[in-house]
Amino acid sequence: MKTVAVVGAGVIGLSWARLFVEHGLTVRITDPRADLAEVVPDGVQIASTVAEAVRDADFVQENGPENLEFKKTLFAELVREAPQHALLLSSSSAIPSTAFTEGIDGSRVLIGHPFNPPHVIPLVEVVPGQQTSEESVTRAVEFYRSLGRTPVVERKEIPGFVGNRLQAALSREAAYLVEQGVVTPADLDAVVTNSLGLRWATVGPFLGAHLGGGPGGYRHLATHIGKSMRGLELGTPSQDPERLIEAVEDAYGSSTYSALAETRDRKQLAVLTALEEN
Ligand SMILES: NC(=O)c1ccc[n+]([C@@H]2O[C@H](COP(=O)([O-])OP(=O)(O)OC[C@H]3O[C@@H](n4cnc5c(N)ncnc54)[C@H](O)[C@@H]3O)[C@@H](O)[C@H]2O)c1
Ligand SMILES: O=C(O)[C@@H](O)[C@@H](O)[C@H](O)[C@@H](O)CO
Repeated sequence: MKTVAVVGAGVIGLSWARLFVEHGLTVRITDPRADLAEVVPDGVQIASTVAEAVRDADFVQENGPENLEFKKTLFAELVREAPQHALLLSSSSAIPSTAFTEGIDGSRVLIGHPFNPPHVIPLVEVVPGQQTSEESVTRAVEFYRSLGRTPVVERKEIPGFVGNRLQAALSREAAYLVEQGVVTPADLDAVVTNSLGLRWATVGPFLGAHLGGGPGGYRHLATHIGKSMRGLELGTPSQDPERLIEAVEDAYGSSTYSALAETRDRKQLAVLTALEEN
């Protein structure tokens, strides 16, 4: 039975731990949070230190703060303390692993970036750093596939990788539209879930555009509609997000995190089931 260490038991680490234990792995988790014992999923073993968590790990999934200095310090410790064969994977949302492996052996270090929650959302962006060995990339893909995930290997490092750069582009405009009073957060979400979200769960942006061009395909769309789309001047949200935060809290603050998360998981699992059956 393979052993995986989960370093960081926040939003993402706890979701990874749930997925790992559901797939029969031995899971050790470590985090300085005082309530760790109350939040870990059943079957997960608590380790009091990083060294204890990784001591006999085959895989380490790091989910600490999104902070370069933190990840530099932690990955130096992981390279020292984890077994020489252990794969050292970071959930980082935007920091390529080359940035936090300078001066250490980064051959076993790479990004395994999930989308929240990884126990439901299948994508894992596998992004090797400049030192990452091809064997490590292969092992990472096999590891995530063994968990029923969909790893996509991205061969060029860029901050934010692919998914978050796309999400950032849409989120910027979403914030701008709410700040300008065009829509409320709930109505913006309704626009997305009743159109783009549904479309992109079945056909991605390029196939969707290709189909939007009708028999003429993407070429027709690009020439027929593309000019007006390319002419759109997208907005820039304000640097102070306070009003937006308050608007989102007004929209969703009356429901508990667990209730919202349970509804999200139920609906997303139903979509995944429907996609698998069609
Ligand atoms: N939240 C998301 O939607 C999401 C999605 C994908 C990836 N990520 C990435 O995953 C990582 C974690 O994000 P999160 O949202 O779970 O953050 P979080 O703030 O919920 O959790 C971070 C955890 O790290 C713990 N921590 C701090 N110092 C530590 C240490 N020395 N050792 C062990 N644990 C320590 C904190 O106590 C906290 O519980 C980040 O790199 C983030 O970019 C987040
Ligand atoms: O949406 C996600 O789960 C991921 O893209 C995260 O990495 C990211 O941090 C988001 O939560 C926020 O952009």
